[in-house]
Amino acid sequence: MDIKTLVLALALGNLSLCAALFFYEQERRRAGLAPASSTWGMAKQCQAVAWALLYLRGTLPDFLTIPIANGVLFAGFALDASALWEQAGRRVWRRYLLPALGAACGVFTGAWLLELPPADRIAIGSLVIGLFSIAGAAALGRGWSAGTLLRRYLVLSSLLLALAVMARGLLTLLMPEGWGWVSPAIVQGVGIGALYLMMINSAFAWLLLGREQQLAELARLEVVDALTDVPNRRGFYQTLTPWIALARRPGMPTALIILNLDHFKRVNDSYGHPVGDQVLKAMVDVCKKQLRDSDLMGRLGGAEFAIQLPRTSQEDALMVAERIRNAVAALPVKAGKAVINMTASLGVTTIRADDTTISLFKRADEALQAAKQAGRNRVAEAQAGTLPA
Ligand SMILES: Nc1nc2c(ncn2[C@@H]2O[C@H](COP(=O)(O)OP(=O)(O)OP(=O)(O)O)[C@@H](O)[C@H]2O)c(=O)[nH]1
Repeated sequence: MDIKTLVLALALGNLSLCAALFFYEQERRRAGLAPASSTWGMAKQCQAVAWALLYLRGTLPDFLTIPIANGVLFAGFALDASALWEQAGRRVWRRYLLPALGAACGVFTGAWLLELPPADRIAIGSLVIGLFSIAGAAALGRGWSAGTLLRRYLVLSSLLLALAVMARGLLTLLMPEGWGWVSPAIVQGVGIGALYLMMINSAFAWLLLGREQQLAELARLEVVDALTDVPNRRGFYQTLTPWIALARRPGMPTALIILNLDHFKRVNDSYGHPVGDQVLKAMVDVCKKQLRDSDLMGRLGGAEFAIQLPRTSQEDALMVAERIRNAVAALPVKAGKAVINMTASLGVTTIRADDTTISLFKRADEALQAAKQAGRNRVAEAQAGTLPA
């Protein structure tokens, strides 16, 4: 394939990615979801326009097909790197990549205005694209040790392609006549071929990493409550299991508190479900402030929460429960214009040697019901039974 055809393939390839992204975003909008990645979309648009301009070299005026086309191409690669940094949760690109893009465009345009030989411009362009790609690979490589094989492959292949592009620029500058059988045409072909593979790599990275993120989020939501961001019933049971096993050993008491907000239904009925949600979130924050780092709060469902307190006796757990009850009653929740006073009822017990999850929660729940029946806004402890062996 000659170079001109490869450049056309790059323009059409990026255009096709833009079209695919457009239809994907339409579907998301129709489903009421936020846009997936506008930065990545802008990167592909810039690259499609830039390659189209480069393809039209000789047909359009030089200022369009040399400084403008390359500037837009650099922007495309800077935005590619930015999208990866955004995906990594760091929006530093504004601080580093945009000034770098400005400098790159300035140097390239300067070289064109000074009428430096094309080899100098190729070297500058290749270095700029290579460095932006390395910046993107650095974002992908964050958390390498915990990263998936897919992520590691993408890091290594991106680095390799970036090096190939940069090598092309340097060889064009330093060995314009080629070296042995490595003719200038081969060097150029390898450089443009690497750019083509970069386009494919970037599309797969976006697609597969997005899917990987979605799967990780689904796995997280199996054990975490989406509203309050604390473990849900399943997640809470999972973390409690080792403590049930440990409670069979002497001197290792673990306490369990079950908390239920009083008359929470009235909040929903009077102020609406969204305000009810806000109250639930605020309550979790209030309770967490009363806990140690080793304690864990989970949401069992509705307005019912559980708290595990490792290495805590029943007496100490009763004190903690009382502290939580006070804190909930003392802090009205502000939701919009409403100020809502809440109270909570709490049941307290400790894990016993012969406990299963069912017997433990049954006992804690009986204590909670006793607190509700005694008038709410109070703490009740489970009836004494067998002590840990
Ligand atoms: N806003 C909101 N409400 C929820 C959610 N999940 C469950 N609920 C509501 O929480 C309420 C739970 O009420 P209950 O705990 O059964 O009873 P209560 O009104 O709090 O009264 P007592 O427990 O008897 O003091 C129900 O009205 C549910 O519809 C949620 O995620 N958000």
